[in-house]
Amino acid sequence: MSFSKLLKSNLIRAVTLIFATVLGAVLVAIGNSYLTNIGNSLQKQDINTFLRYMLLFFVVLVGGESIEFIASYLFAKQVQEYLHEVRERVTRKLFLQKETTKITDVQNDLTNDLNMMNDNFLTPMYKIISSIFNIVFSIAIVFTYSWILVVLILILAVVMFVLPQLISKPLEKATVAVSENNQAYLDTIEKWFKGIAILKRYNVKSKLFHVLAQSSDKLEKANVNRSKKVSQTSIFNNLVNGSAQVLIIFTAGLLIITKSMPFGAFFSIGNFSGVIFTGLFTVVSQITLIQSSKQLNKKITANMTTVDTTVASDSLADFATVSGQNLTIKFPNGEQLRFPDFEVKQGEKILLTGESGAGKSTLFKLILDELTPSSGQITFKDKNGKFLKPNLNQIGYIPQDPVLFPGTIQENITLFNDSLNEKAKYWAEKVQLGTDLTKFPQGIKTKVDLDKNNLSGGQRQKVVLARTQVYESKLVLIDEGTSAIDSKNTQIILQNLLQSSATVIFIAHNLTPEMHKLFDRELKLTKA
Ligand SMILES: Nc1ncnc2c1ncn2[C@@H]1O[C@H](COP(=O)(O)OP(=O)(O)OP(=O)(O)O)[C@@H](O)[C@H]1O
Repeated sequence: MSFSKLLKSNLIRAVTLIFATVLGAVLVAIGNSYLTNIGNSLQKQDINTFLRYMLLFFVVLVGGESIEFIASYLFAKQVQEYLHEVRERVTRKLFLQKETTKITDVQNDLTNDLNMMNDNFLTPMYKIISSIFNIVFSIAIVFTYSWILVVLILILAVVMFVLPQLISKPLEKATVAVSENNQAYLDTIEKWFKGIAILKRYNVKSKLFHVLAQSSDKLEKANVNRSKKVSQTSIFNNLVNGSAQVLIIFTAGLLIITKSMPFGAFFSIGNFSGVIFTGLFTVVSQITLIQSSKQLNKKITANMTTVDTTVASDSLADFATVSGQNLTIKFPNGEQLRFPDFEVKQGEKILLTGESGAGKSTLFKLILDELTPSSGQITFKDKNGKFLKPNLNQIGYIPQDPVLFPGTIQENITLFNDSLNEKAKYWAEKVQLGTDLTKFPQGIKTKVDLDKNNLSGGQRQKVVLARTQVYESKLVLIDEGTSAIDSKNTQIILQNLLQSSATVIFIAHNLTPEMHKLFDRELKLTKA
């Protein structure tokens, strides 16, 4: 995320808002300069000049501030459009990247982190720029009064910049802590509220409240700590700012007493020193905020990087064999799985068995390249024995928990590709979903309600089974895809699925001997 990209996202609006910011600053500076004439007319008790400059002062100052307000509105609009663009890029990256991402991480990436970046990076950058314009135009006019004052302002500005740097690190740490604790809180909410119905049934109130309170408490402490650091930084900056203003007004007084400046200049200098030092104070405090968001910005920029999808891949349709050699995987908790060497030929129907925890699902994830083996490899070869690098997205994979989307049953089978609607109807029958559909008034057009779970476990499995068939994948990996379907229907579904020319590897427990016979062979895993 960068400020220049924000501006470039709508160049015309960016130019308009910068122009408005400059014009606003110029008008405010000119308005303040009229205070000198007002002061001088007061000294001379010249009511006409006094009234004339009061009117000018009012019109120019109010005009300048209104234009600044319009500029800040344009800026807010620009930011919201840019954040929308960032959200789109992050979503695209999450879609394309190989690693799967936790839902709560995505929620945090797309909401809280972006809001924090707006508050701690984009808006501060704008405040800095508009303050710099105010400072520059005010200093330019102060210069017409006295160079001594300008030199003093510059010296004080350096002091104001250097001192707060010393206390910016703790604020940076505190900002990162807020993001981390927010993520942890979202994570806790997701993990525990997923099973809220079970917790209610068993009345697990105190544990739920305890874990949520614990996580919320950490988030609260992180936020409070950050506010404390912000306040400490502000108090310190305010102290320096106030002292600098007093020193400038004091010097202006001395210059008037020594007749180096007209009496009325005292009023203008008072306002200019307010604008300049409040501006400098804003610059310094906003720089501190920007520094505090550096790590967060790095994370967001990484989330926006384009994933390289140009890796040359062959079509999965060309594979003749898929095999595993010397495959092992070691998990971070130290658990190690060792797989027997295997070779599956195109078109074969394999029943993958083995006791719970033997590594059946893990083997699928290795074939899908969702997990990387610690040793050995999975290889695909074509009919001439040439190694292939197939597009693994073309594998029809059914995980243990069928994943459905908010759409109709038909859309869940076709995955929103209307040209497959006829095939969806055909395969809905073949996976024995037909009778289930007659119970829904809208049949295959029934909306899947993910909140109310209007489809049974078995019906959900039938939907995803039909999905792999509709896409005619050459390699289908099914992980306990019929575990929630009764034995009679499982027999028919298997017969229909295994008639296709695709290679099928099917993980199942408790199949009847008749069902076993439908497969070409069994590949059995044993625990090491
Ligand atoms: N990400 C992981 N981190 C740590 N251990 C893991 C991870 N994934 C799997 N395992 C471990 O690997 C072993 C094999 O798991 P896997 O899910 O492949 O078994 P399975 O044969 O499919 O079992 P089941 O029949 O019960 O589904 C288990 O002991 C599991 O705890």
